Amino acid sequence: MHRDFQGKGSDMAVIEVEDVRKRYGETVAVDGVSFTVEHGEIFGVLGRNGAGKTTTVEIIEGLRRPDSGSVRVLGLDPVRDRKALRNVLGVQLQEGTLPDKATVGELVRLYRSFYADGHDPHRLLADLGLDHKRDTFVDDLSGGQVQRLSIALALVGKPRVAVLDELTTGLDPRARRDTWELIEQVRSAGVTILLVTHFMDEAKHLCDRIAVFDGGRIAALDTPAGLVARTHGESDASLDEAFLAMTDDEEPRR
Ligand SMILES: Nc1ncnc2c1ncn2[C@@H]1O[C@H](COP(=O)(O)OP(=O)(O)OP(=O)(O)O)[C@@H](O)[C@H]1O
Repeated sequence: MHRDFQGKGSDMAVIEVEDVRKRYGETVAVDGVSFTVEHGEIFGVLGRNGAGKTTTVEIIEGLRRPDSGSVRVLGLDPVRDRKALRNVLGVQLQEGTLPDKATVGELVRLYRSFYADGHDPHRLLADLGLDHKRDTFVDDLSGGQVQRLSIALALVGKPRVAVLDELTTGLDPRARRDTWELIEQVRSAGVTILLVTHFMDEAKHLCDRIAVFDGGRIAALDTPAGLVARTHGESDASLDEAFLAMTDDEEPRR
C-alpha cells in the first residue's frame, strides 16, 4: 500500500464540506452541513435513519449535486472532476448492487483493471478471508461474504480516500474484528476514511472524530470521548448514551 500522500501537502484537508444543502421536494435532507476530514483520519458519520448521512456522502462521492454549498475531495470537485476523483476515491457499494452472475475473483480483477495501480486481487481476498470463494458466484455468497467483497472492491484500486457505508453490517463478531483490523491497517498506510455507521462500538473503536447528524444538520462533532464528555461530563457513560442524548427530540439539544 502507498505510504506517501501524493497530494498538495499533507496538512491540506482531504475532504472539505462547506454549508451543503439539499432538498428533495419539500423534504430538507441536508440543511447547512460543514466539516473537514484531515489526512489519515478515520472520520465517523453517525445519525438516526433519515438524518441526512447518505445524501451528504453521495454528494461527496459526486453521485448527487448539492443545491448549494461546496465540496472538495483532495481539492477536486466531485461532479466536475469526477473522472480524476474515481482514481483516488474508493466507495463501498451498497448491498444488491453487485451482479449475481459474476464470481468473486472476476469482480475483483475487473475493479482492479479500472486503476493504474492497485492491490494484488489474491492477496486482498486472502486478507478479507475470501480467497476460498474466488470462483463462487456473488449469488451464492452469504450476506457477510458479500459485505467483505464490497470492502475488497472499495480498496482494490489503492484509493487515497475510502468511503465505507455500513462497513460491518451483517458480519459475525469475528469477521467484524478482522474487518476493523484491516481498516486500521488501511489507515496506517495513509488512506483517509469516511465511515458511515450505526454501530457505536465500531465508531468508538475506529473513529478519530465523529459527526453526529440529526435532522439534516451536524448536532455535534468531536472525538468519541469528547462526545461523551459533552453530554455526561466526566462520568463513564457510553457513546450510545451520548448519541441518544444528542439526537433525542425529547431532550434539550446541546
Ligand atoms: N431520492 C430521494 N427522494 C426523496 N427523498 C429522499 C431521497 N433520498 C433521501 N430522501 C429523504 O431525505 C432525508 C435524508 O435521507 P438520507 O438517506 O440522507 O438519510 P440517512 O441518514 O442516510 O438515513 P439512513 O440511516 O436511514 O440510511 C430523509 O427524510 C429521506 O426520506
